[in-house]
Amino acid sequence: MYLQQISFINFKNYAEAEIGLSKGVNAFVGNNGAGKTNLLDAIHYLSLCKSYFNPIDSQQIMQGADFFMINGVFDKQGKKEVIACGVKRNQKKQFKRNKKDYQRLADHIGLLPLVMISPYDISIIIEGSEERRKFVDNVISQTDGSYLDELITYNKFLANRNSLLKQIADTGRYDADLLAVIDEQLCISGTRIFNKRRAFMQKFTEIFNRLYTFLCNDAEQVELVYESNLLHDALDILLKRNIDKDRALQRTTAGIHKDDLQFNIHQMPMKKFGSQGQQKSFLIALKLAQYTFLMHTKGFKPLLLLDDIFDKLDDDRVTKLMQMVSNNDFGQVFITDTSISRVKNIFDAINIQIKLFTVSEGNIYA
Ligand SMILES: Nc1ncnc2c1ncn2[C@@H]1O[C@H](COP(=O)(O)OP(=O)(O)OP(=O)(O)O)[C@@H](O)[C@H]1O
Repeated sequence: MYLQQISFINFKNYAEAEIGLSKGVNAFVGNNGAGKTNLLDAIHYLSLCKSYFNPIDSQQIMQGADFFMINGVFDKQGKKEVIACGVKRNQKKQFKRNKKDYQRLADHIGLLPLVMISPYDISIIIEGSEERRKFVDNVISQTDGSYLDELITYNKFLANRNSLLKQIADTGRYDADLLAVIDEQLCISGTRIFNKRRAFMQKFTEIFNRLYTFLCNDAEQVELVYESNLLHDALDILLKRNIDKDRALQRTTAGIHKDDLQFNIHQMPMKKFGSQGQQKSFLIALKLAQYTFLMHTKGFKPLLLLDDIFDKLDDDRVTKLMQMVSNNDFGQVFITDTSISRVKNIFDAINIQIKLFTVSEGNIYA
């Protein structure tokens, strides 16, 4: 799958732009603040109905304008897909596929899969467990239509259970029957999610290990470990065992909402002991594993968006990474950087032809 052409009006710092793209590597070069990331974000918006960076739609509209529009023409295994989206201030966003409105935006998600790697993703490594759960949930939900609904159900029962625990503490009345009903529902959806996450992590870890070993030339030993209370005990047992603690704290202390991923380098936490370059390499391997997992499950190649990827990586890793993403395992790639000579040197050295664009103050030049 690839994006042939994209145009937008009033999107962030672009009043109007239209470009034709290469099936292979497309590089966007320009100074800080020129609009390179915004351009990648427009592609992300077309694919996933939202900005990668900012959930507030009205803030994507160019300052002083009342709407933005993005249009994209994709080639999906030989079939043309024309996607148009428009956002007006204070109105619901509109998405059309081949001129037909979507009933539900959720129906569009997964049609044109995409993986973005941006400097902001370092939060997956350095922030709390919620960021890592979000990463896992995001990958699974792009390939499993019922996963997100299951998560919503679990979170609803979890909220019910927590408010019942609070009510018990406030009133002193212990409604064991109601708690048992909620626990049963929580166990059903929690166990389903756990099984999906565990199956996913088994496949994902294998892909990740292979990619990291390649990227770092087998010089570093890293580990990606799925942590869940449910790996040791079934959820119903955990809920029963923890009930006194849960009543005292007025919240549910075990369950899939506590899952995490452990990232280690040489058996120490990556967050504390990894250098910035090692953390970045780890992150890139995670995202490329996401790409590979999506490709295997979908049966075609997603788009790969690499924002400001070269910073903090040594020359060897940059070369390996660019060699990897421009070979046949990857499809269309978008790269941004501030230095035209760096981009030219990297791709000349590995003998890969790219389509180069310069970006300046909201204008794109081929
Ligand atoms: N809604 C908006 N209206 C107008 N301009 C906007 C809007 N949102 C963001 N911008 C502008 O877009 C510019 C940032 O663009 P972008 O992040 O794409 O830059 P970049 O080329 O990726 O820069 P860097 O190399 O620093 O990452 C900023 O100047 C910002 O003020």
